[in-house]
Formats: sequence, C-alpha cells, structure tokens
Amino acid sequence: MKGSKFLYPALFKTVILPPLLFSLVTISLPQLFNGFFFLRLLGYILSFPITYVIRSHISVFLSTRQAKSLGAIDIPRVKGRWPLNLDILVDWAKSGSEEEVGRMMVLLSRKYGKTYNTRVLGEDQIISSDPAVLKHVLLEDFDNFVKGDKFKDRAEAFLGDGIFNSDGERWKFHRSLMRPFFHTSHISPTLFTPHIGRFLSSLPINGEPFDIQKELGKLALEMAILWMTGEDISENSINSVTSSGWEQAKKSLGGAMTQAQKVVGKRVKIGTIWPLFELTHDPLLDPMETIRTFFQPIVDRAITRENNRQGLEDSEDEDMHFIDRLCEATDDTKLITDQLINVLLASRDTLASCLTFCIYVLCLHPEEGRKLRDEIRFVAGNGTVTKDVTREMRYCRAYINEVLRLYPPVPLNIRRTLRPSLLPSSSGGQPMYMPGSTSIILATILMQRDPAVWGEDVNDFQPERWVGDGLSKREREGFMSWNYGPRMCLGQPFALTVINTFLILLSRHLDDMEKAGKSLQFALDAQPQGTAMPLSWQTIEGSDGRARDGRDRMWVVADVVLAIKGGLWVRFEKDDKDE
Ligand code: HEM
Repeated sequence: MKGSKFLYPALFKTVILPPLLFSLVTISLPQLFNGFFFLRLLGYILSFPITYVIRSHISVFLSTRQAKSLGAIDIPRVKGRWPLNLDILVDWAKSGSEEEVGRMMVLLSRKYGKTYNTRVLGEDQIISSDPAVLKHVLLEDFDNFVKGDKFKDRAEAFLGDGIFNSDGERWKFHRSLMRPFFHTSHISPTLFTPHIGRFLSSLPINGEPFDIQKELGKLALEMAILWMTGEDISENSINSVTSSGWEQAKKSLGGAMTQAQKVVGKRVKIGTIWPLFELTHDPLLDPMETIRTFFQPIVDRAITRENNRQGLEDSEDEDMHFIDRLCEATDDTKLITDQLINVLLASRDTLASCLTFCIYVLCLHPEEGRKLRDEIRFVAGNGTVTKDVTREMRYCRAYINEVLRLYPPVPLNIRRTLRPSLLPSSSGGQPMYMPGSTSIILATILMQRDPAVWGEDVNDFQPERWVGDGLSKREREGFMSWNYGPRMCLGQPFALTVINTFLILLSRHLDDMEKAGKSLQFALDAQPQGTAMPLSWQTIEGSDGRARDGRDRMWVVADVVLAIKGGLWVRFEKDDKDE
C-alpha cells in the first residue's frame, strides 16, 4: 500500500498500542475487571487519549531533560485553549489557504517570541521567523535539516526522483548535474522578448477588466516550457509534436500541474494517515497521465537529437535547450522527465507570483512605478533587450527585490531534523533545543516584514533601501526569498532575466497606452464575490497588523505560492485628466 512505510508504524502507535497496553493491565489485575464489562469497555475507550497524553508528557520530559544537559532551553510551547492544542489545529485547518495562517503566526509570535512550538496533538511543530534560526537551518546545520522521507513519500508519484524531492547525496548529484544548465550564458532575454510582446499586445485595452494573475500563470508556464524544451505552447503556435493526444495534454498541462500540487499539498496537510483518504482512488493518476503524455514525445525527440549529435566534433549548439543539456548528461529517460517536472514546478508559480506582485505594486504605488519606467526609458530606450541593458537597470533590480521582500512567492518553507539541533536566537541568550525527527516551518514572509530586522518603515514599499550599499548585514541576512545556503534557488538567473525583460516591455506598452490617454488601474469592481479585501483592513487600526498595516488594497493569500485572492483584476482606464 502507498505510504505504508509511515502509516503502519503510526497506526500501531495510535490504534493498536493503547488497547494492547490496557489488555496487559486487565491481565495483570484480573480482580479489578472480571465481571465488569462496562468498566472494561470504558477502559478500552479511555486507553486511547490516556496513552496519547502519557506519550506526550514523556516526550516533553525527555526533551526538557536533554535541553538542560546541553545547556539549552526548551523552545517556548504554545498553550492553546483546548487539550493537546486542538484549537490551533482547528484554526489552522479553517484558515487553510487564507492568509490567516500568517495572521495566526503573527499573533503567536507576539506572545511567544520569534521561535515557538505549537505542539499540536502532542507532536512538536516548530515555527520561526528569526533570521538567526533560518540561517542556522538553511546554512549552518544544513545537512541535519532535510526535506525528509515523509515529504518524499507524499510527492514521489509527482516529482519522482528529482531535485525538489531529494536530500543528501542524491540531492548533491541532482544539484551538480543541473547547476551548469542554469548559468546566465544559457539564458538570453531575446528568447522571451517575442513571447512577452505577444502577451502584452493580447491584453484588452478597451476598458474591459481582466484577471492578469491568471494570464501571467499561463505566460510563466509557456516561458518555462520554451526555455526548457524549445517548444512554444502558446495559442496558435506550431509544435514539433502533432498528435491529438499530445495537443490535448498541452492544453491541460497547467491544470494538471496545479492538480498534482494540490494533491501533494493535501497529503502534507493530512499527515501520515493520508493513504487512508485515497483507498478507493489515486488522485494523482489523471494529472500524471497528462503531464507524462506531454513530456514523453519531447524527451524522445531530444534523445534522438542527442544521438545524432554524438560523434560530431563541436556539438555545442546555440539552439540547445535545458532538455538537450540534460540528454547530454544522462540517457535515463525517467530521470530526464523527473527533472523537467521538478523544474517546471519550481519555476511556473514562483515566476507568475513575482510578476503578479510587480504589477500589483505598480498600480498600488504609482510614484515608484514612475521611477521604474523613467529608468527603463533612460537605459533601455526602444532598443533590443539584452543582458547588458538589464545589468544597467539598478532601480529595476531594487524594485524587484522590494517586491520579493514584501511578497515572497514562497512565503513559508519547511524542513525536518535528522538529529537534535540547538537553535540560536537573534536576541542572544541560551540556545533552544530542537529534538530530532521534528519539523520546522520557516516563516520567510514574517521575517521580511519584521520591524526588528528592517526598521520601522518595514511596511513601506521602498526600492531605495536596496540601492548602493544601503542594506545592513542584518537586512541582508533577513532576505531569503530565493532561499539561502546550499539549496538556494537555482533558477534565479532565469527568473530575473524574464522579470527584467517583462518589466521593460510592459513599461513600453504602458508608455504607448499613456499616449492614448490610458493607464493600468485596479478593477476592484470586477473582483469575484467574497474575494475583496475587507474595508476595515485599509487602516492601521482596522488591519491590526494585516495587509501591510493597511497599505494593501487586495487580499494577499498563501495558496500554493503567494497570490491575490480571486485574481488581480485590472483594466486600462482613461485617465481622469483627459476627461
Ligand atoms: C521569482 C521567482 C522564484 C523564486 C522567488 C524562487 C524561490 C525559490 C525558493 C525559495 C527555493 C527553495 C525551495 C525549497 O527549499 O523547497 C527555490 C528552489 C529552486 N528553484 Fe526557485 N524560485 C523562483 C524561480 C525559479 C525558476 C524560474 C526556476 C527554474 C527555471 C527555479 C528553479 C529552482 C530549483 C531547481 C530549485 C531547487 C533547488 C534545490 O533544491 O537545490 N526557481 N526557489
């Protein structure tokens, strides 16, 4: 059975062990129970919560003792309103995909500090937004903090044996295999310029509202596939594969990726007993069928190309794509496909999220948008977008960094200890003891919005803070949108090339629109019902720490990545001054 490696031991501990222990009690003390059927029944029923509570107390006792022996302290444990902190579990489950998860974390950190243990159902669950802890986890004790076998087990059918789904030596193998392919020399803005140009000119300009977040999701998918495989999968494009099955898979690829991500996300949320929720069907079968149908002929063709290239003296070809470099390095078809799926997962949503928030901020803070466009006009003019041009755009880079600081596409990350670890604290003091086989949620978004790290103007959108040598060591270490340490994002050069190119072309498009007296504005009236941000959050008092202290105008949620609830609805509107 799928997932049985973790399920059976868990079932033994929670379902079999308690009555077994109670049976031992009844056998050793027959005089107490013989003839008292209801007492026995009650004993069996109570054996479950009692064993749970005893196990929980034993683990707390052992952890505290171990902490003391190492000169450390316990990580502060949250004291919920209900036994075993069940209220936290319920709040967590209810808030699910909403940004209220972040809200709960803020409230808890106000009470317990930047690192605390929610300890739901007697199981340690550490959460931290302390830069010192994040650095410790992602860099200083890197080998000890892994994605873990449990995650691998839940994502295996989707990510197979890919970089995202591996640790230790296997991860090192993937990383060293793929690193050279992400080098900036293999990524040129000219690959994306026509595509982004077509995207921008397809946007409605007659005042009709449109959800640009959704459109950017498609664009990010298309650009990732274009760079990885050379296939243009945008509408009306001509492809090297033509079968009707493949055409169908091409159309459904984005949806299939989202579905597969949701299934894995749900498994992670349910925890060890996820296989029990999939006894009658495997929800990954359909999306994986689509994803594999899409990639298989593309991989087959790349392998044929590689075979034809072999033996040729100078096989380095300008038109080589990520897939060709993979085929050059290995002929393992499954490995190649797994890597493509992993990179697609890593790139599509993060890129779409960053582009979405670049536009959101452009509409929200027109003054900074104006500075961005002035620089683009000055540096890039109307010429070809090249790496030299993008390198010159200092304000643009600062703008992107500031977007990533306030709206990190991956707002939370998670790791698991192999062995116990001693967590530091930014405020000094004794280290905190974290047991082995325990998960920690790294709350990047809270760290990047923390006044203790970024100063009192933390919630202001201020690209200037990134210009020159403006950033302090504390701030530099408090920015982890690309992750940190050996597992830092491999796709950064790709992502920045696309984002820079996009902003240049967008700026030119906005200039053209301006000549026609139109500007891009929020279309709040078009926001689907129930997704508009509550009005009370638009003030410091009403927001109570949400919505960047009342600065946001749209409801930001932590979905698969950071996103805007209901979509980012905008329109090209006639400027008031022209009316
Ligand atoms: C703004 C866009 C992006 C952001 C903010 C971002 C951020 C991140 C983060 C936070 C991680 C660590 C994830 C983890 O620890 O589980 C990561 C890993 C990774 N990213 Fe990105 N990413 C972006 C775009 C991309 C793109 C476009 C690609 C590929 C073309 C890519 C490829 C990867 C890969 C392969 C990894 C795995 C690295 C490893 O495990 O060693 N990313 N990225």
